[in-house]
Amino acid sequence: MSITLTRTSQHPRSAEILSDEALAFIEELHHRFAGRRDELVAAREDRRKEASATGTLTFPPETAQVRDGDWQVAPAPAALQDRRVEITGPASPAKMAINALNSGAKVWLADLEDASTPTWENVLDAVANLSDAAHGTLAFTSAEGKEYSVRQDGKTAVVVVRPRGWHLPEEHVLVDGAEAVGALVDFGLHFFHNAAALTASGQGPFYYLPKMEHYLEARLWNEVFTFAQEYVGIPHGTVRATMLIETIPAAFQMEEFLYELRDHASGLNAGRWDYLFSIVKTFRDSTAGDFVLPDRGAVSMTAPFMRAYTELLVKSCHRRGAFAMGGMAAVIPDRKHPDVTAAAFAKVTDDKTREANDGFDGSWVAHPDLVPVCQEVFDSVLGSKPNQVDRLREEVQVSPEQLLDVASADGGVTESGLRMNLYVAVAYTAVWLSGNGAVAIHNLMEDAATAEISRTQIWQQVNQAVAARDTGNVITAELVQSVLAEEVERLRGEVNDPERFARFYEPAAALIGRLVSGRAEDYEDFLTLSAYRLLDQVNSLGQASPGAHTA
Ligand SMILES: CC(=O)SCCNC(=O)CCNC(=O)[C@H](O)C(C)(C)COP(=O)(O)OP(=O)(O)OC[C@H]1O[C@@H](n2cnc3c(N)ncnc32)[C@H](O)[C@@H]1OP(=O)(O)O
Ligand SMILES: O=CC(=O)O
Ligand SMILES: [Mg+2]
Repeated sequence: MSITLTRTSQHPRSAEILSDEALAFIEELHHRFAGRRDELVAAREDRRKEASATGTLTFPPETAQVRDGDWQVAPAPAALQDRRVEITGPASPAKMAINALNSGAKVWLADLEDASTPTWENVLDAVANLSDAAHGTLAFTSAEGKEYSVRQDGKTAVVVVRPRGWHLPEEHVLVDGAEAVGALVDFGLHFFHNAAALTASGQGPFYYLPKMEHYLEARLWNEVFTFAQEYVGIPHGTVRATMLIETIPAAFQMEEFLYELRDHASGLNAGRWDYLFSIVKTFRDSTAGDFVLPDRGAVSMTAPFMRAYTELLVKSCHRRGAFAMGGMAAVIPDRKHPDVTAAAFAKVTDDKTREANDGFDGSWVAHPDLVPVCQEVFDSVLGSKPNQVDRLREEVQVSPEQLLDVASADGGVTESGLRMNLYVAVAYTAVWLSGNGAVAIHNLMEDAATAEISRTQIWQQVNQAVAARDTGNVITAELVQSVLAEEVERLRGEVNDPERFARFYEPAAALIGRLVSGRAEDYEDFLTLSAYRLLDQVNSLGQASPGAHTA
């Protein structure tokens, strides 16, 4: 075998998860698909440069026949007919997995992506928990002695697993000496151990596919699924995938994505946070138009360019018999503060009401207490129907100009927004380094996607020499470094734990300080690519108890 592991895992289930048979499957996936994945990821930057230089993107001319053609995706299996509420969250620790399964949501997006730090231990623990869930053996006892078990009334959420995006490596697995592809490791381990059991149980190997930028990347996933099904001997079309439309190039290829995966597709999701990140990233250095995004907190889903995106998504899905899934309102409840919870419920109700009225078939929530809020809204619009795929929205017409009209967003850039971005980027990155990929900061859910917006906005503001509305100051690299130093001192006081601060916050601050310089050579395509290389180093003393951020 030419597959090797670079580190011995302490996980009690590692021998079973990383069995010779499972590793042989990962190796086979790598040999067949890693080379193409490398080419597709490498091709992104040339396209980005062209979009930035021209200030535009177009619906691809070469796929006009796909858009004009008469085709539908395969009908959704029974387990995915009603997706009105989907809870998202990491599959590790087991407690969260059980809480998600028991939450009352129809679907649980089990996340190895935006909400998860891919330490090797987290990856293995997520696969172990998902395997236990698939085989009906998942249980957990907390350090305080609280026992968790999966409800047995037939109302557990259907599991849809989100592997890492195509860009991330898995450095703990080498094939022929090269790092494995994170997405293929996550998918491969989950699929190998569970596809047959899930299929037999009436669910299935269901996936969410993140961060794709081109329909050829969707084609590659289709090839992976086709091969994987043959390998374990389950029928073609058993896998179902919901693709996130969360990059700006993907918004111009929604039907193409569905077409590529038409035997396996069950829908598209409007991943709003990565979508905003992708817009800023793609046009960060553009001088061919106004692409400076207002403060992150000022951009809402009612901004015309965001409405163009969601309206087009509903129309594209329903035309092809696919589900249109709404995104994440980042406000979260706080069980200790009823006022915070009431405000979160009101905002989530507004957000889900707009989505349900626009024709979405269901939507996401980040916290179990928000499940009934989303459910009530969709119940009131769907009535006795499981979905509203029959709402075709034929009246919707969306142009490239509307999708790219970033200047249509109200609000502007402020120095207080800059300060907030720096604080969040450092705090989130520190918590991520400690092994926790989603965290509440100031009553907002922060994850990899929201942190990416924060740090990329700063880079753009420096690069474009934006003047802050509140102070009139031009945002320069020097100003950013001085505000960063202040925010780092604030965090030091709040964390109030010198060892923890030195271990996680200082490397996080150094990384963010470099990534926001506004210089081309310091821009990194994904924050998590650089942060990933720090993970083993900061956790060399053993994985810390993954932190919350306590401000
Ligand atoms: C941009 C995107 O991609 S969005 C999708 C990716 N992001 C996510 O999935 C984020 C999911 N949400 C979360 O991780 C969490 O809700 C957080 C980090 C935001 C807040 O978590 P906490 O601070 O632990 O919230 P809180 O203390 O209120 O939790 C109360 C209980 O609900 C559980 N809980 C909270 N959120 C979730 C969740 N998403 N899934 C399962 N259980 C959850 C907690 O584990 C806790 O359980 P316990 O009472 O048994 O101890
Ligand atoms: O993955 C979802 C997003 O909003 O990003
Ligand atoms: Mg995302």
